[in-house]
Amino acid sequence: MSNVSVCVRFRPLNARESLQASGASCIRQLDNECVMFKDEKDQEETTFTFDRIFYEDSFQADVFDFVALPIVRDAMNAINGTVLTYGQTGAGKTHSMEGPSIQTNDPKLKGILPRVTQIIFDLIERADEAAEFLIKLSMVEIYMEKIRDLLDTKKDNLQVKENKLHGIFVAGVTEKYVQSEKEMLQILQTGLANRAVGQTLMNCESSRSHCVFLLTIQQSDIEDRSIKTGKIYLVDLAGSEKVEKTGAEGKLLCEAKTINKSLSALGNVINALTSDKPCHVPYRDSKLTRILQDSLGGNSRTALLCCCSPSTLHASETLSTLRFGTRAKLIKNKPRVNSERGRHELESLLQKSYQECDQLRAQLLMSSARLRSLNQGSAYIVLKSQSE
Ligand SMILES: Nc1ncnc2c1ncn2[C@@H]1O[C@H](COP(=O)(O)OP(=O)(O)OP(=O)(O)O)[C@@H](O)[C@H]1O
Repeated sequence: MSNVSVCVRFRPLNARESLQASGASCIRQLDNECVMFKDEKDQEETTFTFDRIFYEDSFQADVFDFVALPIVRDAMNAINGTVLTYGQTGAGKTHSMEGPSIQTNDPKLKGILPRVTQIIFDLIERADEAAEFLIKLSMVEIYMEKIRDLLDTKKDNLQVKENKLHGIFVAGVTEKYVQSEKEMLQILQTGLANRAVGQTLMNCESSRSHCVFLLTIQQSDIEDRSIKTGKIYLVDLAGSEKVEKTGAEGKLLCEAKTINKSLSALGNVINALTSDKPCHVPYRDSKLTRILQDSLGGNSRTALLCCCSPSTLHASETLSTLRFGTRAKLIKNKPRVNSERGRHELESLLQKSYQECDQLRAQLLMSSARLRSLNQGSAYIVLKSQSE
């Protein structure tokens, strides 16, 4: 499997698009991997190719299976992964990531996040008897270049730090230990209610921030005492938009400019990673790229879901989203090339030693959580074998 998969999802036309543009489409479906794009003013169509293209009639379950399921399976085997939804405001990022709501009663409409939650606990149920799990959840949003803790809104300017033991991390972020799917969904709902949304011409509940969910899955084998840890970042990006189309002014305009700046920082990082020549990778240009530094390219798995409107009304935004996805596609299987590569190789040797320390620390943590769970009926640990 390659390290980066790039998929595109076209949502159905909305009422405004059906009315104003008489339902005219800027795309022509070829197959599951190729789509033709044509703006009204273009003479010729352009072909775009991706790992998978989901058209207007696609199902949430199929999007999850292709985009996120391999990443969850890998995370259970200690390979970190990231799923990002990218696209203009109102293109279907939140619909794909969460569904109409995180706790929707319609199982068909469940988005990636509730499905990830479900599959993690299903996999735990089916795991080997000797396996014990510790599941941790953190949620932050990056709003106006400030990191806010969605699980404790008093923490509204968290800092990204780096050390040899943990790599890149958000210092002081709330980490909730979760023991069931139901509990996880409740926490997610509470956190999401704290997210900054605003009303734009394009979407009456537009996300004005990048929302980053971090799930940590720690698995210990009670027989051989080995521990493995996998992390999954799920990122619902704020809308990439042409400022004039959203009707933004004042504070909204300022928000839109900040969002565009950080999305272009993400684009620049992707460009640098795909460059043939050694070059500096500008991770530090935005909080978003800084947080994701360890999970773009490298050994981790990344899935980018580019969400688009098929309407001619939004042809230029759709084109820029398709181009963004095409740039990201070039990272595939490509070794990370940058001016700091030599240093990285040396550091990775050092990192191995630190990881051994981390394992010991994790074993200690797991033992103490298990003890607490047994003594006090604490909700800290998911015991695989409930009969214990
Ligand atoms: N695949 C889809 N099928 C049906 N409806 C969809 C689909 N994708 C999006 N929608 C609908 O389109 C509207 C906008 O979608 P959504 O809120 O997901 O956009 P967004 O990209 O997250 O926007 P923003 O960046 O402003 O948050 C919502 O009403 C949503 O239900």
